[in-house]
Amino acid sequence: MPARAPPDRDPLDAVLRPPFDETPEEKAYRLAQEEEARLISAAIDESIHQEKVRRKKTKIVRLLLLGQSESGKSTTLRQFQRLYTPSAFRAERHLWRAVIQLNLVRSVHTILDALSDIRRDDLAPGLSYADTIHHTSTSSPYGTPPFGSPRPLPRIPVPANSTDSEPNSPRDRTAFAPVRPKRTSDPPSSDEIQPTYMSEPEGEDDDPDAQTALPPHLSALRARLDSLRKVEALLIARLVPPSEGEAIELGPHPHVAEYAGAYANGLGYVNGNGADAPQRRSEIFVRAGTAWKGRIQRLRAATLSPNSDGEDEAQDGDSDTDPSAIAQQTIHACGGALRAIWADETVRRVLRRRKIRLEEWPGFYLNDLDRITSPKYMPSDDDVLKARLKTVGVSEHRFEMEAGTESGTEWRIIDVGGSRSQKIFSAIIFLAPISAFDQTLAEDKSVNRLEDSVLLWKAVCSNKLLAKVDLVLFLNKCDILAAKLASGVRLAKYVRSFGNRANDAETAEKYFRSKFSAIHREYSPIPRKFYGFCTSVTDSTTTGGILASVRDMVVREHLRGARLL
Ligand SMILES: Nc1nc2c(ncn2[C@@H]2O[C@H](COP(=O)(O)OP(=O)(O)OP(=O)(O)O)[C@@H](O)[C@H]2O)c(=O)[nH]1
Ligand SMILES: [Mg+2]
Repeated sequence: MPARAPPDRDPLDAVLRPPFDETPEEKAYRLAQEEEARLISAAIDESIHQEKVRRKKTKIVRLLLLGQSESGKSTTLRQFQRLYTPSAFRAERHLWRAVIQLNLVRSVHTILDALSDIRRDDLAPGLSYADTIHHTSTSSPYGTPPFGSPRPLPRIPVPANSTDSEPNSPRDRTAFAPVRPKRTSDPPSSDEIQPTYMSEPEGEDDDPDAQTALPPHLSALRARLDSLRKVEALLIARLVPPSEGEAIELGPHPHVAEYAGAYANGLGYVNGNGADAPQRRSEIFVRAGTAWKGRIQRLRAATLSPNSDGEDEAQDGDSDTDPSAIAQQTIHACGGALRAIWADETVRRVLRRRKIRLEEWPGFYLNDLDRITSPKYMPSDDDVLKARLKTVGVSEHRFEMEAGTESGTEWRIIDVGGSRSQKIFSAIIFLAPISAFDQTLAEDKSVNRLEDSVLLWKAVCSNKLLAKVDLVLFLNKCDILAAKLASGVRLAKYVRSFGNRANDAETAEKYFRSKFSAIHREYSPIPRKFYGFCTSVTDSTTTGGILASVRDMVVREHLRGARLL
């Protein structure tokens, strides 16, 4: 088709031309309108321009959190949120209540499970806390032998030439390898304390390991607390629906995995097992990201009373249908029984004898029962930081720094659940939970957790793709390390190269710091600064200062070179 000739006049001209019979007033009005439109258009252009400038100026800092499972990555992320986006952190507190309820209920079920297989000797006055530590082949709940009969413990790598001397070079793989803890089958050494069994009344079975009936007061408490099994089922079923493919998969619970393996798959109580049946405890995990929060938010919003604007974070949803509100009612009703069972001497003895040190497990709230069982309970900041919810996958969290010289800087913090990344970042925070020197990995019982951290640290330090990335090391869970050493656990027993140094937290932290620093120095492809901190990331007072230092350091480096942009 031939192209048309262009029109000989502007087709818009007729439309835009002022009317021929325009009065002076109309003209003045039209000009004023045009001027106003021009000003609006100029303002829009200016704001687009400003936005472009701002975007150009916006600095993006990418920070990767790395470390083995349970090292504290998600907790560090929560600390960042608490410090730099406090209002968003606050607004989400109620979302964490369901997680805390699950954590609490899970601790209670661990106790009930332990009571389901009570032995005669459990009822006798027995060992002290430190005694049990010296007896155990690993004081970790990860290495808990099955109830009653000691089982051979998993193999833990033994250094080929472990000595008490200082390592010559961190390249020596054995130099910093924790030693295999003593097996239950090993003969006791003379400095170990033997348990003294009470003599049994004549004529009775004198096997202290024989199963026996639960004392009546504990039977009553157990019956009273049985309703918490329904709470757990309810929270899991409502908060992590399988149909959505999120947050539903239940892996083995690391702290009870040793004895859980023997039991049927799935949550036993859902299938109607009696209270006496040992339960398989699984650990709940969420896919990285915030989808699970959205789901709780929706569930709660759907049950809030019509008069509510839904903004009140402390307000419960409908107490008949909001799962977390129902859970809170039940937990409140069980408050007395919860306090009684946790304070009970026999229960404590049973836990000690099973080497179940609940206080050291993540998501431990039994020492806060007064608060947590109150009907109007809302989590505090510390409660949120202590909550345990395993992450699977990778998620990126964005923050815009609210104040300070780097206000406007966008931070993207990547939380990786147990995997590694090759991407280039401004900085990496690597978390090594140094309290775990006597524990093994949940996913591989033959690997000592400290050794796993050391190997991962070596891999990160030596990775060429990450050569220009600043590495920040958090030697984490120092509070648990201090408690463990103070309770009598000897570090040198697990890390032979620690030798006869003083068995206190300060010396241990210094020792670990120097070892990790030596690896950093030795393995970095090109020299770079070492930033190492001893942390307890659940502790807001100390972590605030440390994160501020990290932030300053990252921003300084960020401003220093375009390579970090
Ligand atoms: N006492 C103490 N507890 C800590 C510390 N750091 C983390 N925790 C707790 O340990 C548990 C595990 O921490 P998370 O942050 O979930 O661990 P993670 O590295 O994200 O683990 P994955 O998601 O499995 O990869 C949580 O219950 C935390 O509250 C610490 O320094 N001291
Ligand atoms: Mg996590």
